[in-house]
Amino acid sequence: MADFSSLGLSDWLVRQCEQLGINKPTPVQEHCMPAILQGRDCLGCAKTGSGKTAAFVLPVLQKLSEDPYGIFCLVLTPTRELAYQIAEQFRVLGKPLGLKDCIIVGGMDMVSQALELSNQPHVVVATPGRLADHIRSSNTFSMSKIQFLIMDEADRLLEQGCTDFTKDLETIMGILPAKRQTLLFSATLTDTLQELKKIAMNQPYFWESKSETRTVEELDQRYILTPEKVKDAYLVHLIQTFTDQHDDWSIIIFTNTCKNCQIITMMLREFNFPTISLHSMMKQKQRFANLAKFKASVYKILIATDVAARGLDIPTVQVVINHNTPGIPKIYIHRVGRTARAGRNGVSITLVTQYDIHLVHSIEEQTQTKLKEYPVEEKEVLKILTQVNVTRRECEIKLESTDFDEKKEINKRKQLILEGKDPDLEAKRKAELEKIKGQKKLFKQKIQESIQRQKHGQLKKKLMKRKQMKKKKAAQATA
Ligand SMILES: Nc1ncnc2c1ncn2[C@@H]1O[C@H](COP(=O)(O)OP(=O)(O)OP(=O)(O)O)[C@@H](O)[C@H]1O
Repeated sequence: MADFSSLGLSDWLVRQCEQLGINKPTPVQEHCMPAILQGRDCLGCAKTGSGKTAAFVLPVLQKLSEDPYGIFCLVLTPTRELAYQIAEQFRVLGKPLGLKDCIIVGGMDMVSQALELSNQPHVVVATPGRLADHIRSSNTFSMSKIQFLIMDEADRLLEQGCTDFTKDLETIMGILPAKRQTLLFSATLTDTLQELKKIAMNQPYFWESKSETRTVEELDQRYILTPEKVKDAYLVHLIQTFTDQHDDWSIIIFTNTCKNCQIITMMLREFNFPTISLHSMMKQKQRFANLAKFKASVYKILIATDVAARGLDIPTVQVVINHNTPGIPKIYIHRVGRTARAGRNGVSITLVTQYDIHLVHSIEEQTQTKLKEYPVEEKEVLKILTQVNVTRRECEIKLESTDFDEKKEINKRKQLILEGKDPDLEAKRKAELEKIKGQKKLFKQKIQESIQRQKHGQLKKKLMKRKQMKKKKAAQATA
């Protein structure tokens, strides 16, 4: 296996790596770093926790040390927490350079960010929305000479999911030079490959880790089949068991909505578990503070929405629990990838209701891994069922008495106004769309029913015919 020096990395960077316990390159680093150092664009696809961040940070630092100027490199990433994590890697590895970095994310003070941008930092790490806002509102900085554009979690940046970055990316691309190196990384690049190649146009070097599975071998992937009403009792039972047995383990629990995240946090606190939450309805400062406390193991249990599904690197996380089964296999891959990182072991447990079984099948198909059942003492779960459900109901009532739902509505309206839309008009449009969707669904249902009836009729006819034939044959035989 190659070492960092033989890949072309300078001695000072090799020393920096050694100080952080990074002694041997991982495969994604071994393959992508030489291509990046040669000046090529790069698309790197490797499993979660395989060291993709250092695969782009190290060559950028090397090139920066040869010809230092600001703004040299722009890194785009989908979440604010991830932006801070990437900037931290640049800062730690680039310490001997006196690296100046700048983090541009939403929810933080825009004026101080503008000031930092105008101070020509070497590296800017940003979420697309806030950086695009700065580009639209100020002319105190220029990115026309950047050498590197990096898109981490590149497939997410190009997806048109609940947060659509398209417009912001167009704004950003508009101010970047055509002559640059573009590096795109993710654990799940392949389905957006064609679009990505339009961004990394300079005959990109493409590397994908060859493996039969899309999740890491060190991850023990489990499921528990449960009725919806017993889910929380299973959750409490699991956490009780894990915390009783391993006092150094941290656990992440993924939920589908901010409200559910809040309720589960409140509920687990009622059971005295050291729980903290992370979701997009929290103030940004609170989000950072909670994540810092979880990272420092002040709180051992983090309840999060998919805002924490990608990229976060927290070595103490031994268990990931999916309180809901993710509808998209890719989200499953990123969620469970928060454990079993960098060669460590980990376990993921997905709570599955009878309505989610088809989702598990598509997860298994995509990951090429069979999920195994997690053994649980059901008697123990049933013992706490009533207490858990009563506690949840109490927490729901408590939350309803706060302005949580109202805040959600205000946040939505604010977002629409920021996007230049009229919230009332949008609400009307949404209602109309829902109506049309409902009608379409009804229409589809009717067609399905009539097809079923037709099929049933045809089958009946066939059976009748067969019966008659049989009778005829029998009659002929006796004659
Ligand atoms: N060569 C190496 N040897 C040992 N550890 C490494 C090496 N390179 C990186 N690491 C460590 O591995 C961990 C995971 O790395 P990183 O966060 O870059 O993973 P990733 O591939 O970006 O994962 P994800 O897809 O989840 O974002 C980090 O703690 C990092 O410091």
